[in-house]
Amino acid sequence: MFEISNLKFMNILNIPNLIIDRQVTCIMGASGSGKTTFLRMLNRLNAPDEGTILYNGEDISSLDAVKLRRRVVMLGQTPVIYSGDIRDNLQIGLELSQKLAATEQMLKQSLERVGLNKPLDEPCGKLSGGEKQRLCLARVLLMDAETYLLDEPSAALDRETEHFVIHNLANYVQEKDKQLVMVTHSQAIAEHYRDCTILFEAGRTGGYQQ
Ligand SMILES: Nc1ncnc2c1ncn2[C@@H]1O[C@H](COP(=O)(O)OP(=O)(O)OP(=O)(O)O)[C@@H](O)[C@H]1O
Repeated sequence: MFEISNLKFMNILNIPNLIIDRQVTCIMGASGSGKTTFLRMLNRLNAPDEGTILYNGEDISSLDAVKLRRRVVMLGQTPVIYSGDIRDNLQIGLELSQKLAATEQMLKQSLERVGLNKPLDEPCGKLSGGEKQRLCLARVLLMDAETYLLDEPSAALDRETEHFVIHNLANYVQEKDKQLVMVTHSQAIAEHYRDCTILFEAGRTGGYQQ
């Protein structure tokens, strides 16, 4: 859960009060309304000029940023693919955060969650944009974080794949008692999660839509 008070950043964000306490939260709003800037603040990739952000009751500015980013993992808009095959690309997230390597079963399960039906030894060079995006999603799911911050996780996916991936993600966080905060432009997702949607307008928001 995030509790935001008096948050200001340049002339981009001005949020007097906001609580993000649903297990799945969608952030929507026009391009340039500050969604990504805000999401990056939730795990200290951006720092506000003023205001506080509490994460499960603790002021994030007083937490170790690296440790916080292991608990609150962010996946940006542009998929980052490393050299090697799918297995290497899945394991590297764990390696970089000094966590134990995943078993073959865990790797396969992470691909199933994002609907990526590819062998682990397939090189990544020829994957499509949507496949790369899902590979990156599978990589962050393996991190077993408490909270996932996803910036447009279905931007490169067709409608049917989007439905499969987003609902699988939502089920996963619900089953494991985690939290998911995702920025999306998808009308289909917004419609489905209408009660869990926060709308940004020019850096301001009134919280969850009623
Ligand atoms: N560090 C920064 N310094 C100055 N301007 C910034 C900074 N970060 C973001 N901006 C500007 O703030 C505005 C909001 O950007 P942001 O990426 O948060 O919007 P967004 O709502 O996520 O947009 P989109 O839906 O297109 O991804 C943009 O005009 C952007 O250029």
